[in-house]
Amino acid sequence: MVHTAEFLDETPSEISSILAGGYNHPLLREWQQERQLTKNMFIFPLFVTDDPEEETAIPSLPNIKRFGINKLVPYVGSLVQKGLRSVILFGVPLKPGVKDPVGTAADDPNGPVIQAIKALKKNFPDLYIMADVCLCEYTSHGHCGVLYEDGSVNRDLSVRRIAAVAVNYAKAGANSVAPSDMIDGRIREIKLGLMKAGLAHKTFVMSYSAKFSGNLYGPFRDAAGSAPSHGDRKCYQLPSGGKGLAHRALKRDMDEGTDGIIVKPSTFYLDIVRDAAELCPDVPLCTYQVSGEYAMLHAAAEKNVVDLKTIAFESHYGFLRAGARLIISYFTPEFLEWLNQ
Ligand SMILES: NCc1[nH]cc(CCC(=O)O)c1CC(=O)O
Ligand SMILES: [Zn+2]
Ligand SMILES: [Zn+2]
Repeated sequence: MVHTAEFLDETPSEISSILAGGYNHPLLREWQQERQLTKNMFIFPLFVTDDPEEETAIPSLPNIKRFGINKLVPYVGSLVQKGLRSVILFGVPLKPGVKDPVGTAADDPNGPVIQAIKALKKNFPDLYIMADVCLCEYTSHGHCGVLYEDGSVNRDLSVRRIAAVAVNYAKAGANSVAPSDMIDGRIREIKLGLMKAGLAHKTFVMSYSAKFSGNLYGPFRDAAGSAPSHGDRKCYQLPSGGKGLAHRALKRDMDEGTDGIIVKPSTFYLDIVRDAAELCPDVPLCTYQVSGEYAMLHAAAEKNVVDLKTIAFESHYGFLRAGARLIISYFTPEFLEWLNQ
């Protein structure tokens, strides 16, 4: 009884200070984790070129290659066998002279994206095929929309052109279209276009709603050859300090009927991921670990600053904690292996 009395005298605050009992065993550490990574959360970016036999490594984007259609199918097949559920396609036209001011090549029926959609659909009927929708990979000026003569974005022409591209991807069989241009009003225009084409009921519109302009897209632009030839994207991608703009963009895209939302980049914008989870609780929330973030983790691992697998898990757990349900990740092939272990 003396013991009980002492115990009661001394303690409530000290009892609650001991947390280690909660995670001193590997199983407990798993129990402490609210949500686990699963293979169905991963969306893998694929760069597709218009030379069918191409297979080229991208020096600034470790382990990622650009594929022509004939090389893409077997590569994707090997990943489907490991449990890949979903890909997002980016077209990379390499043929000289194919780029023009309105990005005609984006939805060329013989161009890389439409060809890839059809080939993947045919070979892997269960794979969920998303197509990034933007003009920058296809325009001679490298901007994401159609421009006025003074170089500023012509919103009306841009959103009409972007909607037409999205509809053509859906017609080719894309399950989802993901506009990454960030030009005002394109979600509404895409939804209307899909409705007119009779495709709205089977096409998931995944909006890059909060996409920030910054220094993290360099390796992607190497891979896609999509750096703007003049100026930058600061008049249509959000300024990195623009929290309020991000909230307004999220709400606007929800009002325009988007089916899903992407916050991009990821690690440097986890507050926005969290805000999006709270502002848009009724749609799947995705974050994109972009090329620059991915390349930085690889660079740090090469310098032995971090261990690649450990840091990859740590970064992706951060996305889950912040509230993301889906992750566009260049680490997808690795996770398909790691999540078996
Ligand atoms: N608008 C096209 C687009 N879609 C996705 C990315 C970047 C993805 C990455 O860096 O991994 C970009 C490049 C950009 O906006 O410049
Ligand atoms: Zn673009
Ligand atoms: Zn706000």
